[in-house]
Amino acid sequence: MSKMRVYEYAKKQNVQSKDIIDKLKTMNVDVSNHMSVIDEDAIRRLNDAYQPKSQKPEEKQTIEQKKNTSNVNKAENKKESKKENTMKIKKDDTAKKTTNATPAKGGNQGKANQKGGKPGNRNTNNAGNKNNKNNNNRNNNRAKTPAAPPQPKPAPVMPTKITFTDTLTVSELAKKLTKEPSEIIKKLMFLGVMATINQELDKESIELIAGDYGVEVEEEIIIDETEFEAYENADKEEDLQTRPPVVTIMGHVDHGKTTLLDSIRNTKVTASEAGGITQHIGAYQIEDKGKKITFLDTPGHAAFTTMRARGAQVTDITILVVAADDGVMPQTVEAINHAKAAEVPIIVAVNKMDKESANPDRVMQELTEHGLIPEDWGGDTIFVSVSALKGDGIDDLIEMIQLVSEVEELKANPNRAAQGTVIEAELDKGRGSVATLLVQNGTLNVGDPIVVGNTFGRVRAMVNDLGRRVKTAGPSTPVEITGLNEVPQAGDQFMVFVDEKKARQIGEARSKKQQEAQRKESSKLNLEDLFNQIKEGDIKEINVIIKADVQGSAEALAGSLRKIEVEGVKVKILHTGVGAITESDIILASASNAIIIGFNVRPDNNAKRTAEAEKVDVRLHRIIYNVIEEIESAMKGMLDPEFAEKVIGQVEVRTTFKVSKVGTIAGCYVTEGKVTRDSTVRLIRDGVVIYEGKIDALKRFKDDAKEVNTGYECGITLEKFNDIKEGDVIEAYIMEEIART
Ligand SMILES: Nc1nc2c(ncn2[C@@H]2O[C@H](COP(=O)(O)OP(=O)(O)OP(=O)(O)O)[C@@H](O)[C@H]2O)c(=O)[nH]1
Repeated sequence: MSKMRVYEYAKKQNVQSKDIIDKLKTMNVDVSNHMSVIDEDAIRRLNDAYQPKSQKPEEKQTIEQKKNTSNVNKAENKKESKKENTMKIKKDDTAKKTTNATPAKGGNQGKANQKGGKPGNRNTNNAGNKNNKNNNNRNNNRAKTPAAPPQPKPAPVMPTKITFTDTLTVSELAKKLTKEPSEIIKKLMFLGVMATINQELDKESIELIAGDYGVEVEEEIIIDETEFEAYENADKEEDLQTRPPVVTIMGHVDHGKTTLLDSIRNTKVTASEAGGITQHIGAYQIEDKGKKITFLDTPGHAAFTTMRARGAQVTDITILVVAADDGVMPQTVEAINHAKAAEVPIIVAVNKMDKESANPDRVMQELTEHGLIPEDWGGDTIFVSVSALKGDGIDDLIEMIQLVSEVEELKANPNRAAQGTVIEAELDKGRGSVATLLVQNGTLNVGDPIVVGNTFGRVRAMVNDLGRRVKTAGPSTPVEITGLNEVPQAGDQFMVFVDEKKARQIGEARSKKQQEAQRKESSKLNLEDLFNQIKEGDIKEINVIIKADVQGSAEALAGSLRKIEVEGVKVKILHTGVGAITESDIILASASNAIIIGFNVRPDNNAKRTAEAEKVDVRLHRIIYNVIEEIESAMKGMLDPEFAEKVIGQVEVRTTFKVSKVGTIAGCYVTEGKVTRDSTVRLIRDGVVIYEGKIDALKRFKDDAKEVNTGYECGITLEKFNDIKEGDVIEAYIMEEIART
């Protein structure tokens, strides 16, 4: 017996975590929530408490004493049925007991149980049965009466409540109601439902039938453990502590996002921290008057779009940077829309105030048109004038962030297992999978077994944004971790589990689930889709990742692609690199809907597999011109026609002749379709393709034939291939142009 978390123990005992927490409290064991760890001693005590009642002598007596009250069995039944429900939530119990039926049935039930131990007693209450059996034995011994004559089967006991998940068949419902299926079918008929014994009934029918017998119905929803949302997440108010805000900076190109981030960091990284090697981990923390702020420095849009698309909400506050000399631009509007959709408060930083051409009034005016009205003008949006370049106004901005953060009352419980989101992830040659995590609740520790998206492992090492090794990371802290079996994706959720085995189980289950979902979806971008989307006006940008043999050609290619001019469509180079196409390239491409171009390089095996699974389009080229042409065609929506293979017939090799100068002639019989002189063929032996190529000669008797149909014999020779054997199968196919949809 080893340590366990509350929810795990609750699962084991088929009860709610809350019950366990309550029980532990009566034992003076201090636990805060379902993730709390309970030690061996507490587990032992809980085990005692949950032992079947019949094993406890003192309780035996109580039951004996209570035997005469008919209510006891009802109570026991209730308790047991409560036990049955683990990870199940009561959804509805609309079918209520009818007042006249229930007490009578309840009374019967009581009586049946008092008699106890009789054959045919269908009470499912185990503890009750054991007691009954014991009582029965005792009675038999005491009375020493000869065996009673066989008694008529007692009427089965109708339960007061039944449970179901999703649906029940007629026979399952009948069994639960201790009725014959034919009776249920009859009742259904009266309700206008013609059902067979194996027919699945909907919730309404189940409730109607059960209600008619005065039986309550409860629908159970089985929670999928692999869904992180399924884990109870209610922290008690008293466990919550204020946490730092997580801030994202967004704005139009060149309005100064990067400069502002740098400026904030430079002014606020304290001297004591300055020694640390600043590391790019996609996020960093500053401290101002003892209060921390976390900044995400992944491109603002990625933080919102990729992460939000995956259901992750990490940002608490958005800083909207607008250059005072340029005003509201398309990406400014986009940023506002993202922040609004995510219901994240916006602070406007009017930047480049040092410039002569700065016109903050114009910025304010333009922003009011998008619903951002400055406080001075009677609105509720905070505007701060800054010069990211000179460092002016940075303190004001930080103060405003702290203010908004206070208003938002951002809280988390640091004393629980960590949960959060992946900010960035990559495959590092030396360290393996490296992921930057943002802890959103709880505290992450080195050594914690963890599931991150569909990957799992144990936190091997943690590094903070200053490049320092840390052992723990509390709420709102970004850390880079190693120790995962694979590379997760930005926006993936992570969760710490009690042991590595569990983490592995959940991680593998999640991975399997995702693969299945992907198989169904198979809608990742490829050039053909792109063509269609461009045609429909959906896509304005082609994301491209370039891998080349040398840096020079990668750059040349990137430069050439950027220069392609097609109205309304832009090439965006997400990443260029040297060397083979790796799994992390594929993951990046998959996360950002990009196409990978390999120039004089190939994907390694892992990359090939992942590309297939992730449906990433990898284009391999050796001539720059071809790459440009291909991308340009895609942009113009003028891709070459697409061809698909169409099998036209199958031929069986019945004999072979060797003829000098000609080679092996196969004496064949067309078993399906036809074979034509110009078809391409595949020679298949024992299910394995031995040869693929062209027909050299197709003959009927001594004459050349254009085509030979099913049921006819023919002679075939293959181009540059003589190893044809009796029993081989020749499959003939043609390449057919398929229409684009
Ligand atoms: N005069 C002046 N120039 C600034 C200020 N802030 C940024 N710049 C300049 O504006 C240009 C763009 O700044 P960045 O910080 O790269 O802008 P960005 O929004 O991060 O741009 P992208 O990453 O391309 O979206 C740079 O040349 C900066 O030096 C400022 O406060 N005043």
